[in-house]
Amino acid sequence: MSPLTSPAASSNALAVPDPTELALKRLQESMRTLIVDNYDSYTYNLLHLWFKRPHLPDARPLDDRVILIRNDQYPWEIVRDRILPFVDNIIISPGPGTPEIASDFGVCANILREVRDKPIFGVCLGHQGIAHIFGGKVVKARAAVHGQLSPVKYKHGFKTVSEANTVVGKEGTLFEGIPENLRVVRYHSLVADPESLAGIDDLLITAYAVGTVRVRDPTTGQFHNEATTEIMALQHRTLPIYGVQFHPESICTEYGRQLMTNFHRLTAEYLTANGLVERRPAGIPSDVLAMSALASTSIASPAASGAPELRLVTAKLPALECNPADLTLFLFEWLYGDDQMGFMLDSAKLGDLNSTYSIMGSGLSAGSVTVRYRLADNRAQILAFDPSGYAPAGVERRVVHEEKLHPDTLKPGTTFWDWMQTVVNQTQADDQIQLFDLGRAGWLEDYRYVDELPFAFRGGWVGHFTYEMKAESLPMYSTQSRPHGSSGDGVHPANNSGGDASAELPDVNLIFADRSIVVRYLPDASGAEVYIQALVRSSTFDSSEAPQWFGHIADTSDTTMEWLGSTARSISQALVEFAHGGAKRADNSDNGAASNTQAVIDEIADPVSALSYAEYIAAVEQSQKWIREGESYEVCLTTQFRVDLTNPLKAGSPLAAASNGPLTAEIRDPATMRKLYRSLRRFNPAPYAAYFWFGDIGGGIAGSSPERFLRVTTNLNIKSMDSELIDTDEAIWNEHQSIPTETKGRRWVEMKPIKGTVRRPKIPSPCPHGTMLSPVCDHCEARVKAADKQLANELYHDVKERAENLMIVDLIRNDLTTFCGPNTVCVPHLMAIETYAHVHQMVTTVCGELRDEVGGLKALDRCFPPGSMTGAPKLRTVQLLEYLETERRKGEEEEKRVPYPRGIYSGCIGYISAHGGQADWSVVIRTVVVDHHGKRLSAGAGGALTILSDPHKEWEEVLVKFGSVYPGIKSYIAERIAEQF
Ligand SMILES: C=C(O[C@@H]1C=C(C(=O)O)C=C[C@H]1O)C(=O)O
Ligand SMILES: NC(=O)CC[C@H](N)C(=O)O
Repeated sequence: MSPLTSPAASSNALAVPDPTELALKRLQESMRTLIVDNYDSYTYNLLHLWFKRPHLPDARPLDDRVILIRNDQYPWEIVRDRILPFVDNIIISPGPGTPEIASDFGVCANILREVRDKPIFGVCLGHQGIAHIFGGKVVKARAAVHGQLSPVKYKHGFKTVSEANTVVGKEGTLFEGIPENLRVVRYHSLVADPESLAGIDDLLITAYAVGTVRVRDPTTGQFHNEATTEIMALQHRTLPIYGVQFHPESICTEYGRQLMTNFHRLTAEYLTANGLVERRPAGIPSDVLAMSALASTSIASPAASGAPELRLVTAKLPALECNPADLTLFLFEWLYGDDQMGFMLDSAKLGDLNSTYSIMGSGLSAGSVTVRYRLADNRAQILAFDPSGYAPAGVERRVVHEEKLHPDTLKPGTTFWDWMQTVVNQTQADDQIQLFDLGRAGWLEDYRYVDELPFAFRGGWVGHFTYEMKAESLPMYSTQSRPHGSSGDGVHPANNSGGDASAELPDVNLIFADRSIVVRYLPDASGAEVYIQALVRSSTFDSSEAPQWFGHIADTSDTTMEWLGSTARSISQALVEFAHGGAKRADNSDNGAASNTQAVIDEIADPVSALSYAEYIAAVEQSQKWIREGESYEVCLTTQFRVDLTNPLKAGSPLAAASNGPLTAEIRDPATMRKLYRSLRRFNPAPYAAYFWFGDIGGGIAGSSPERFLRVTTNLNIKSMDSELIDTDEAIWNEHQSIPTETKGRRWVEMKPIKGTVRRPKIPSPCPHGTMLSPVCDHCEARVKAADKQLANELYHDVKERAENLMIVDLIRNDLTTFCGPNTVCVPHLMAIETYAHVHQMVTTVCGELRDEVGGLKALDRCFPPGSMTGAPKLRTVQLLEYLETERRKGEEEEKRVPYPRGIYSGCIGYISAHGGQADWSVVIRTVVVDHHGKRLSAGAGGALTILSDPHKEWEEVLVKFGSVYPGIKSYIAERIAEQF
């Protein structure tokens, strides 16, 4: 892959400074721009392009020259009178819907109708708006195209050739310096109708798409390549108004920066030619800047008051040669197996780039508190140790602090996310780590001070956020009008928990792990080191300054040293036991159970899907209808599979008749929860496996996610796991050149969206020609390996999968740009194929540098919910999903369907460390959630779909994904049933 050198960088280099050129350059540097956001997920990418212009010196503060507002944020008069006088030009963003519907386009219509003295650049919806406002029609394109690339010709397609020659490809046009056939990314269903433009003299068509796009015929399901000749750009004959149908801000569009540069150059020339330069105000006043969405979304939560109160003490045992994933599970069971609030973030998949260490602990250590939050009543609670012990056995926790929040996503400081960020800020450790190097026997002897560990977790907050927390992270989620009438009789999914809210797990559960164990895997996974970690309160801790609940946090050093010592000795003993085959014994007991459970497997009732097969197909078709109408570009549709653990067998199963009492697989205690977890882990080891048991609620999580959501790190290492199976072709993307080389000491966010999954073929063992000694013959092995390679390659080159991946990558770049430093968001690995035990997946890495004032939790908030679980544009698509993911309301007739919560599925699980805001969160997929007091188990599954999707294949994809967790569930149930005979 060779870096693409942008022509923009050189074409503006001036050999001899000419005074007019200098003046223009200066104007371009100081350009002030209004960007109007039509609720698109790519708007901030336009901002990114704005920042990336070669005319902008990096070092200058930039936010003072862009105002970004949503299309309905202010009445038109306010925009006209208070904002417009201070800007030089206007950019109108893409967006869902059509400019012909007033609520989809908001003040953009007024701008196009009334503004005559400022250059305007309309992108996609903005471009269609230009056609609409000047009298043309916006109609369905011949083919809806989302995430595909088309070459563009801009010297063709004029109303007349002579007209074309006078305007295009010459200096002073939008396309100046851009060669023909540039490849551009398209996300649109609608277009400006060429026929309707024929009679409109004011509008010139300046570019067409050529080549072919991939199209699916919905009636036959057949794919073909269709020639595309849609309008790709428009320009007003006399006014400085320009539109492009494609997305210059997409990572895969060529010359996006040049287009933006050209627009600003055109603006500068326009201002100069019309004598407007002298009349420019000196700058944008701060009260006007404060009206910008950039001002509110970038607001950081207040920093911690005073110095950090906590210090990490850690004891490290000597490295042990072993299978580190086995050791992790063994240690967890040894230390926390029966714990009523045990947790583990478990790197269960060896050989995965992201499986480098595991964390375990309990919410019941004396100095640990738990934060809980439920959207149903907006109460944020802090639970701590309660010596009176009224809670269920072994879970002596009580609420020591409670706050009722009044969340408003537009008011900084009011949502749970903001509240929690302040809590996180108050529970920070200092830079020094007191490290004990232990001998094999685990005696605490000498210590030294260090400032780094080979992993990011230094104690801190561990837990989950449900998907429904989107209500407090998506700006305007609750107030933005729903596109198609009201959703499910106004029932919010989070409030539809079937009546018994306590049966569901809370929307947020975060355990402050003052004590934890980290199993660090040696680089080649040949062994592990165990660290025992504890956060202690500093001796100078002044309780009068801290919130009252802080008094429950962490222990004093005396009790901590005692714990460290006893845990070190216990672990040393565990390691001896482990080395002598303890892990094997535990495993064998599992397998023993598995052998007599085989007979039970066939008797297990099928899980019930919230959306039946027919409903899922209908929902895919409805999504595609909306996509065709321009409402969405990509929809991540999901369903939820549920298993009734009180009655897990098929109706009339002979097993039930043969047993003395009712057969159940209920999960009432950590011991059964562990059985489920072990079983899941055996069938589907994953880099982001997770275990939680909530003893007081009677619920838990057994996760095996392969997908990282977001990591905040001061130690970014841009390595990829590019599969050897792939014959990569030369990939070109426009941010290629800005990949950071020096990242040390800076805080980076890294996201790794997965889109595109195929199941790998299995090598049959034994194969038909196998012998006792070699059950698989060379021929069969080679054949399956070749098929495997071919599948990976097909995935890599698949137009549909690439389009889906691209859409999410652009969406994530947008999310990161809302809180990362200008010019820092980049894509080091675009569409790499990663190979797992059962599947190949297409994974992209997107990074950005956190702005100084942004907290680690704020980053999560701004990106939530994960774009790979929503589709794009995020807000509109999330709203549409609430019409699709519905179920019949209990006891009511069929038509009354209401949205059900996705719950923890589609949310995130992970940690935020007590130091530096470092964090690692996974996307919750391939995860089993136990709730309803241990009586029910559920697992969501779904996939992103576009206009190219085959509804039946989408359902098959759901089954493939559910299929990665279902064998584990089944085996668990069978084992439990077998125990009861
Ligand atoms: C929706 C799921 O997965 C998401 C969708 C994927 C896809 O569309 O290919 C892949 C991984 C996840 O981002 C799921 O596993 O249930
Ligand atoms: N990306 C966009 O702005 C899309 C515009 C419009 N909703 C369409 O689908 O054509």
